[in-house]
Amino acid sequence: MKPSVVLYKSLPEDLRVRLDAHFNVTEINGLTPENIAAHAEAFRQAEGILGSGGKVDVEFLQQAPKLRAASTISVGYDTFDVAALNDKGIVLMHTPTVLTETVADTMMALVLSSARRVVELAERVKAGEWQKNIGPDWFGIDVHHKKLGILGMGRIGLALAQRAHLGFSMPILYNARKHHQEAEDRFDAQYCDLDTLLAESDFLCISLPLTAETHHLIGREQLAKMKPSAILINAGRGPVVDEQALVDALKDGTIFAAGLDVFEQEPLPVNSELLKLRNVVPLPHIGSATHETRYGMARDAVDNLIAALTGKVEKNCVNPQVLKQG
Ligand SMILES: NC(=O)c1ccc[n+]([C@@H]2O[C@H](COP(=O)([O-])OP(=O)(O)OC[C@H]3O[C@@H](n4cnc5c(N)ncnc54)[C@H](O)[C@@H]3O)[C@@H](O)[C@H]2O)c1
Ligand SMILES: O=C(O)[C@H](O)CO
Repeated sequence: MKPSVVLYKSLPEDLRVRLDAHFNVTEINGLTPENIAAHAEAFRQAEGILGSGGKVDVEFLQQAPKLRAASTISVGYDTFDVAALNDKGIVLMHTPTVLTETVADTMMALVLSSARRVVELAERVKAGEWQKNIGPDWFGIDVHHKKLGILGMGRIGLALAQRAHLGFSMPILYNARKHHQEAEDRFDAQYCDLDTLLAESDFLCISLPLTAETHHLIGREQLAKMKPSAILINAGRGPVVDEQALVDALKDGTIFAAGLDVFEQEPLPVNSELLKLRNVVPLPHIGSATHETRYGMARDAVDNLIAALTGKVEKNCVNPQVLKQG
């Protein structure tokens, strides 16, 4: 008999056919408490789950006693309680690599649009404000040759360093848990401590995962160490930055601007103060949101679940130690 799985995000048709060939699939629209309660029997029987968003914590795991594998259509896995999964011997699979270049493109788009005020000025042109030759109040700041600081030099940080260094002649500074030899060799990236990164970066680009350590890593004190001309880019996770402290820093000129793909609460509430600020470029968490990349992520997530439930995991596993226990 085919193992039962719960799919909580819809898939392109060909990938759904592939999933159905291996598993008995129950599809639901999101891993919400209501959906979990409404499909309690499907969760009781599920050996695998596949989707993105929604919390997989101790309480959820009590509803899914047969679970052996979880496959998330994302590289970030901060919504999973990995320690609880480890305790129960449940394999967690994710989708690194396939989205790296696309997310780095998004970060570069945020760098350019916030420095050159692309969104704000386009809105002013559309509003009919371009009536005469523009003056300095419409000017932005240069990107090329400025210092780009990367907080979290992993896969995405490296791809951003490539774009910034080779494409825009930007010196690269970075901070991470350890030195990144490839970034140093290929893009002359200089490792530094967080305070130096804050003080010297013209662009502080965050590509960190959300963990207990990185939660509010950038707060009022850290923002105060940045240059008044600096721009903060966050495409890691919203809660890495204390959002109220950021609003205040953007309002009082502590920093020049921000380009944000991620927020403390998503979707960003319509009454968020960030939306009232001209020096903010807010995006709806679209780091990886191209047709090609989202398809690739879904494909990898399907393959990951098949590998995990057939005992053939070779890559994309968050907690490979669980495999050794089996
Ligand atoms: N905006 C989006 O749509 C989007 C898309 C993909 C990924 N992301 C986010 O980007 C993150 C990074 O993805 P990746 O593939 O580059 O991951 P990665 O694991 O390759 O890189 C993460 C880097 O962060 C560093 N790091 C972790 N904790 C740190 C700390 N406390 N201090 C300093 N450095 C620390 C690691 O050393 C590593 O260099 C994901 O976890 C996810 O949250 C967002
Ligand atoms: O982590 C990721 O892959 C992106 O943020 C999409 O959720």
